[in-house]
Amino acid sequence: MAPPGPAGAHPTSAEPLSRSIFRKFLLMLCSLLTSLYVFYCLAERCQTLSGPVVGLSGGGEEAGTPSPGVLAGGPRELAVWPAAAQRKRLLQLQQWRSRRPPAPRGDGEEAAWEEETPGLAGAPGGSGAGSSVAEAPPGTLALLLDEGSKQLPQAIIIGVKKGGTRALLEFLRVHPDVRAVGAEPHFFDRSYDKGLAWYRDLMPRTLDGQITMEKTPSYFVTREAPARISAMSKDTKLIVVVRDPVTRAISDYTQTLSKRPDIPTFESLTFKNRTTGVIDTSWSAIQIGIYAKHLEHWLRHFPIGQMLFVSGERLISDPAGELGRVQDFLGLKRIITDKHFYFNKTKGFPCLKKAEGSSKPHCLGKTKGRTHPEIDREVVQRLRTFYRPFNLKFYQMTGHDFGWDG
Ligand SMILES: Nc1ncnc2c1ncn2[C@@H]1O[C@H](COP(=O)(O)OS(=O)(=O)O)[C@@H](OP(=O)(O)O)[C@H]1O
Repeated sequence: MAPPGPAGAHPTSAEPLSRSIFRKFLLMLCSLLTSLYVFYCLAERCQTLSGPVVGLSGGGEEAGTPSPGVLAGGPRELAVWPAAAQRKRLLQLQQWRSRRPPAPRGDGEEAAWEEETPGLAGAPGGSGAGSSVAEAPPGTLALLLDEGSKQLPQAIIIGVKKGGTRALLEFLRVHPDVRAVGAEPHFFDRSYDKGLAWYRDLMPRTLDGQITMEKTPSYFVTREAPARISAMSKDTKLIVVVRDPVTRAISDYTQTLSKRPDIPTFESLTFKNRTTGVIDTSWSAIQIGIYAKHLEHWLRHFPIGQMLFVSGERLISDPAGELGRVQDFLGLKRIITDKHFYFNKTKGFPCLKKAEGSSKPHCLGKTKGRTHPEIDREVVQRLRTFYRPFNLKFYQMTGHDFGWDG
């Protein structure tokens, strides 16, 4: 029963009824909102509502270039989610995901790409590993998992081992229209039987206009790789980073030596018989550097115009110049310029002022740019003589003198 009204008032029977309806309505609204919130949380989305999400810096963004590392508020952005914001968030999510180091490998080849070397002298804007993007809340990940789609790569860095392939890929990843898988997939040499669906699944998600890339330097010397890549798509663009084959062989040896310090000397491995001076071309460190021979196999499946040869030496002396050529070849806007690099004196190599997905300087890790052992000058000379005809042939085939022969 409704309580009596205050003295002097004229209570109507409609008043308590409307209050009860109002209460019921309020109750229903509350439970509706609660269920909506629970549902939202079950879909892993509530974290992005309360916590910060990886956002964009206030200014300085050009042509969709993300400036990660700055945190921005969430709810308003979630409510109004235009395509451009969606695209940028996806980019950042991908950066966060692709910067995670891949699973370690046990075969002595590039184990994993490394994080920036902390504490390097001359690094502008401080140093140190890690990235604020890596702190993106897991809810963001879930929110964006269904954005974009995984594509087979349109461009592949196929070689050469120790040519500077990691440097090229890391530099290219700065470009907002390049998405690349961090680890080497080794699909066309080791995992071909797993099928293209497996391969595609390794790729990062991309949006329209973005290029999917990967790098596996052993493809260049894998007999089956040209036919297999052509079968995937004969339009695949191929990039080869080449380096003086003598230095490359020493670099290759240095890597093996770092894993197995008990191997014979470079000098003894170079020759079948040191007295006769016959070079052991079956030693992979030597064999990989016969670029002209390997290239012949590729030219049976791809026109030379579909291949770009990047100078490993120039990638060090003029990274922006080489990156300009690569961007042109890939049909990308020239966004990566000399403004993106600085020379790190301690490392002795060019480094990125800002790595992809980070606002911090980024040098390649300690397995890139190792000190090589001193090799007998006579042996080096002998190798130079050995490689010269192959190099000249290679210059002829590519129409580019790489300057390894004086
Ligand atoms: N910017 C920058 N920083 C560090 N290192 C650089 C850079 N640019 C090119 N290089 C050279 O890259 C060489 C390693 O080549 P790869 O990345 O192709 O090696 S691998 O095949 O993936 O193992 C590596 O060889 P080593 O000097 O023998 O270690 C470097 O000389």
